[in-house]
Amino acid sequence: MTDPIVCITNVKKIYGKKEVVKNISLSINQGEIFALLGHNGAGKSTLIKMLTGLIQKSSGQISINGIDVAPFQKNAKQQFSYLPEIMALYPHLTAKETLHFFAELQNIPEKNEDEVLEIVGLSDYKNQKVGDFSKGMTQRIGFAIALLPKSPLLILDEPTSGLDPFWAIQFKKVIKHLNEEGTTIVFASHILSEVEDLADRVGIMSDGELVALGNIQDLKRNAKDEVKIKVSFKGIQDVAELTNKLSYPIEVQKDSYILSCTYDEKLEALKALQSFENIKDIEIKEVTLEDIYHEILTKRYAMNA
Ligand SMILES: Nc1ncnc2c1ncn2[C@@H]1O[C@H](COP(=O)(O)OP(=O)(O)OP(=O)(O)O)[C@@H](O)[C@H]1O
Repeated sequence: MTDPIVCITNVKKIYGKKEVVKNISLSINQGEIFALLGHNGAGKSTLIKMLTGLIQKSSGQISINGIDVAPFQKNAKQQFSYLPEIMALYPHLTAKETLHFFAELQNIPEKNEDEVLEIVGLSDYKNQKVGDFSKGMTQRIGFAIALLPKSPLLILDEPTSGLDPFWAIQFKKVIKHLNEEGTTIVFASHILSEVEDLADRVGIMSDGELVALGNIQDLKRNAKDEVKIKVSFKGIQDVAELTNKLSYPIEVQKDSYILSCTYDEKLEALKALQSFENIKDIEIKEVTLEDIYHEILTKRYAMNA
């Protein structure tokens, strides 16, 4: 078991009379990729802004590497690098000047500037003013700024928003690569396939609360009907024979049957199917993060209705 790099304990944020983050506690381990999911206004960015010390929490504790995080705490700021949801840049500076500005602020060697420009594919645009950049290019320069210090903890708020598919894939590759080299990643996202691809663990927020937390595989194991096996047969298959030999719920479709089982029953179900010599095709669909997200939030809305 690795030590947590981030500890969030009973954290709240209240704006006026509205509690937008409600008593959240969670730890993020060294070396993991942790994703925060949730609908618009769920409180993800607010939690991330408190984690980065950009805004003051109303109560609770946050520490990174054992150092308390709060606005204007230089020690805490040195522990991580942050890509905000919206980048505020000086529009009259070029890409190279922008990076140099941020590098100088943090005493970062100049060689890192060219390296990160290369990573985000902006080397050919280094002399262009960032004010003239497209949305995606602005996001890429923001990512380059976050990569400059080579921090052991990267906090990214919707890192691929505004990117075209090519650059979204490139960003994911960079994130995976950095993680393989030991960087801990915390990111918020709306893109469930991206989260499923990248994250070891997810936290799902709804109306300021953390309504689910866990390893994606465990969340899948807890979901109902984790695995659906679609089977089609050559010729006509007797339904009674099928239900006799298979002890799983079976749904009859036009030219196929859908078996529902748990993740742990999958192999057993496939073995049982082997006894049918007239199988034409088998398709397996495992529950996705999207299914889990939908199930959790639907249950929650039904509870609050
Ligand atoms: N400065 C502020 N003053 C008042 N309310 C705020 C402020 N910042 C955020 N909120 C409110 O807090 C709630 C959570 O907002 P937040 O931006 O954290 O959500 P989010 O999950 O990041 O949403 P999105 O996915 O749309 O970015 C929203 O109801 C928002 O209106």
